[in-house]
Amino acid sequence: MKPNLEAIKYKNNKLEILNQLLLPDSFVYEDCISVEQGWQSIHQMKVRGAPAIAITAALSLACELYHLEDKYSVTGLKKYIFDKLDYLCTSRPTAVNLFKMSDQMKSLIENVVNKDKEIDPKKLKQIFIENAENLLEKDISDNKAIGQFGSECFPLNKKIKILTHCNTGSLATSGYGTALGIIRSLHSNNKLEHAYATETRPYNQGARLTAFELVYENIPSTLITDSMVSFLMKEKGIDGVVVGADRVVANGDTANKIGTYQLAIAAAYHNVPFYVAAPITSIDCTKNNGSEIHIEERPKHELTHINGIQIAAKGIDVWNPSFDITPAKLITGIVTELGVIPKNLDGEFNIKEFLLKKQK
Ligand SMILES: CSC[C@H]1O[C@H](OP(=O)(O)O)[C@H](O)[C@@H]1O
Repeated sequence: MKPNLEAIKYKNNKLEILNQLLLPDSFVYEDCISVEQGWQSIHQMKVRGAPAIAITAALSLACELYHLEDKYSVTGLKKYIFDKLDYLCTSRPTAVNLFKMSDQMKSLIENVVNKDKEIDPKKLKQIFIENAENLLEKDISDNKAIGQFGSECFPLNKKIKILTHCNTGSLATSGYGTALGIIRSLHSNNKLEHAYATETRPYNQGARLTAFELVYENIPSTLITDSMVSFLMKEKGIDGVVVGADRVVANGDTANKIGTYQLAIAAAYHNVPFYVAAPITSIDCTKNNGSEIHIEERPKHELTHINGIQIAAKGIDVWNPSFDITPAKLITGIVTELGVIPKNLDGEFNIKEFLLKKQK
């Protein structure tokens, strides 16, 4: 039995991350036992993917706290934790999971300290560590639920040809994946005819990471260029598109890897259902629509070079937004671990209402 593909390995207060910049050629894990190592791994995209970013950040701080000398008062330790969380939140701006994790951990610490004025600092550290550790298993169980709900979005009486973008699998989460989790579930439910993955320029998450996962698990699949999407839909009869999300906002507008918007337009033109797969940790109801989402722009060399080899003319200017915004009107449904968020009779998502109902 092949070992599970793990972007994040954590055991006995030691975090290791798979350096995804070296995939698919090399499979190298690196220690990530300090906040600085966590920040650098996220910022350099050694580890990436909305859920994996949040979990790496939390566990890097958990490791640092475990090794931190016991000289802090409760007040001092609380400030230490808050300052480190704030620093980790500067590593990448678009995926909301990181910021929600930080807010939830701050609230946890605040509530514990307010409830028990005499708490031992060692106990406070342990509470943070345990909650950070819980994120790993919760993410995997969320992804398996997303996979099942997503698989049920498609007709029972036929095998499905599905298209996905970027990487949303075990290499973007703590395991199984979100959109790629749906493909895994279709495959294990014997409902998948074929998966198509876009290469996802310029970071090539599709070619380097999703293709790696699909081949690793012998899932019938084909790699295409980003520019082939419309012709694929016309020629191959795609039954659905499933993509991940970095931030789904209150009206359903979704920030995801650059190129997602284009896929949604092509899907709308070809009447292909277009699903976003995202855990609740990727939903941000503090923002009303996609125009409020900060889109990360990344370095020029990511477009002009591949593996250090220049592929674009020197001196050319570059625009490199890492994400784009897909408007809710182009999205058929949002698949979460609590179920599929549907559109109402006006063709709109009411995410706050869905969450209120499901999280009662
Ligand atoms: C479940 S991963 C969600 C999301 O994150 C990826 O972005 P990046 O590789 O830049 O971290 C991509 O947008 C995925 O869809």
